[in-house]
Order: sequence, then C-alpha cells, then structure tokens
Amino acid sequence: MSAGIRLEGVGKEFPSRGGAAPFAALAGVDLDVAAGEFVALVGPSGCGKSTLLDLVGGFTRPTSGSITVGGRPITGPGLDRGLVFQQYALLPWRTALANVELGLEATRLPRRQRRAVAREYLELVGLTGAEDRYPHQLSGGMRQRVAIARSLAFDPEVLLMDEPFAALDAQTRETLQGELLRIWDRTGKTVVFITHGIDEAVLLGQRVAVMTARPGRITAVLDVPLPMHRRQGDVRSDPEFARLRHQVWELLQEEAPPVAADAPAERPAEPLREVVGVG
Ligand SMILES: Nc1ncnc2c1ncn2[C@@H]1O[C@H](COP(=O)(O)OP(=O)(O)OP(=O)(O)O)[C@@H](O)[C@H]1O
Repeated sequence: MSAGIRLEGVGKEFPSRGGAAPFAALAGVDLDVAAGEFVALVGPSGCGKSTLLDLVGGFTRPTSGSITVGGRPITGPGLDRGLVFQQYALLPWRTALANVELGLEATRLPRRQRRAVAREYLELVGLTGAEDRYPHQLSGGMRQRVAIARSLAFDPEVLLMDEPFAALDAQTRETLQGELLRIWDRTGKTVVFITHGIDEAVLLGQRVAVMTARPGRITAVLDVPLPMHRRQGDVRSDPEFARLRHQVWELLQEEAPPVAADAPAERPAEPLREVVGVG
C-alpha cells in the first residue's frame, strides 16, 4: 500500500542562543506528493532538505503549517513511513538478515514469519546468499541495500530517503539508482528522495522539487517526462535528460551558489534517527 503526502504552509524555526530571534530553517513549504509517486528534492547544502524529511518522519514538529500522510496528521514517527539515510545505520552485531528483521520487530508478526519476510526483502534488493554476513563483511553498496530492505520490510506506505547514495562510489551509486527504480516500480511505494545531485534528481524523480535556502522553501516543481525504460542505461546522453538537468541547474543558480552535478554530501550523524532506523 502507498499513501500521498501533503505539506501545507510548513515552517520550521530553531531557537537561537542568547535571546536572538529564532532561526527560520523552512518557511511556507507547500508540496503534494501523490500516492505511489517518486519525488526528488534537490537543493543546496543547508537549505532545509533534511529538516523537511525529519518533519515528515515525525522526528520534529513544524512551527507552522500542517503535514499529512494518507490524510492523517503526523504526530510522531510511525510504521507508515520507512526511512533510509546516508549512513547505513545497521547494527554491527547483527547479520544482514537480523538487521532487516529489526524493522519488523515493532510489528506483531511472529518470529518465524519475520524471518521469512526479511529473506524476501533481502532477495528484493539482490542480497540472497548474504543473509548471514555481518555489516563489516558487506560493501557500502550492500549495506545500503540491507538498509533499504529493512525500511521496506514492514511495508510502509511511504519511503523517505535522505541522500542514501551520497557516501557510495560513482559506479555503486549508479547501480543502486537503477535498483531503486526497479524496486519502486515493483512495490509502488511513494518515495521522497533527497539529493544534492541534479543528475540523480532528474534520473530518479517523476517530479523534481527545487529548494532554495534562508529560509528553505520550494521554488519550483518540475515534471520529468522520462519513461522508465529511458531511465535505464545511458540516460545521461538523452537530450531530454540534458534539457531537464539544465533547467534544474538554472533554477538553483537563480538564488544559490553553484551545486556540483552529483557531489556527494557529508551530513553529520544524527544518532536518534539512525538507531531508530524506521519511522
Ligand atoms: N536542530 C537544529 N538546531 C538548529 N539549527 C538547525 C537544526 N537542524 C538544522 N538546523 C539548521 O537548519 C538549516 C537547514 O539544515 P538541514 O540539515 O535541514 O539542511 P540540508 O539542506 O539538509 O543540508 P545538507 O544538504 O548540507 O545536508 C541549517 O542552517 C542548519 O544549520
């Protein structure tokens, strides 16, 4: 099952020290994501992308506006939302299978069934045969596959992804981008995917929401009319892809310093989210 996400007039302020005025990280953010849609969110560093995802994840509350998932207001984290972060957030003392089972422990499934479901999702992400390996025995790409399997295993309605491929090398990133599209096509989940990379946003998103900073807001939402089969293979040489890519680049140029085409980004670890790992 999948659900739509609606943000209306969302603002987020953080308190400042020493009695200074609060810091406005987001202001007046409106965004509608349809059930089953894949929306990529692109913007320069510090424009509030992760703050926005934290709000949808229910880790923080908006200062103003409203957010609903499937028409329900968000009151905190929940199993209707799966999260995947740049840092894999796997428990090092658990095998790949046990890490995926972790996501299911909050459900009421009996243990044997949890194990079967975890196997099924490891298969979905192409990790059959690696069930008994520990995170240190897996490559970065494989760890991120486990993290994706874990977030999908409890069958959330939406998948929130915060720069999930930023820490991977270019080739692994490309492979996982293709895999993610395949998984999305198969599961029909609603996906919100945050990235610094213009190429990545255009490649993955059915729509690309462009954000600018101070305070963060969405300045444009572009349709990406590239059918699935054109996203596979050497899509970057497709003239339509180049046109869309340039359009996003120009929008980002209008108000912000240049953003590298596919620059990986460092984000500080956020232990609470990472240990929780699920919505
Ligand atoms: N808990 C917090 N307290 C105070 N300020 C915060 C907090 N979290 C984020 N900010 C500030 O809000 C702004 C937006 O941060 P956020 O991490 O959402 O941006 P981002 O677009 O995800 O950045 P990046 O692409 O570099 O990860 C930044 O200026 C950041 O310093």
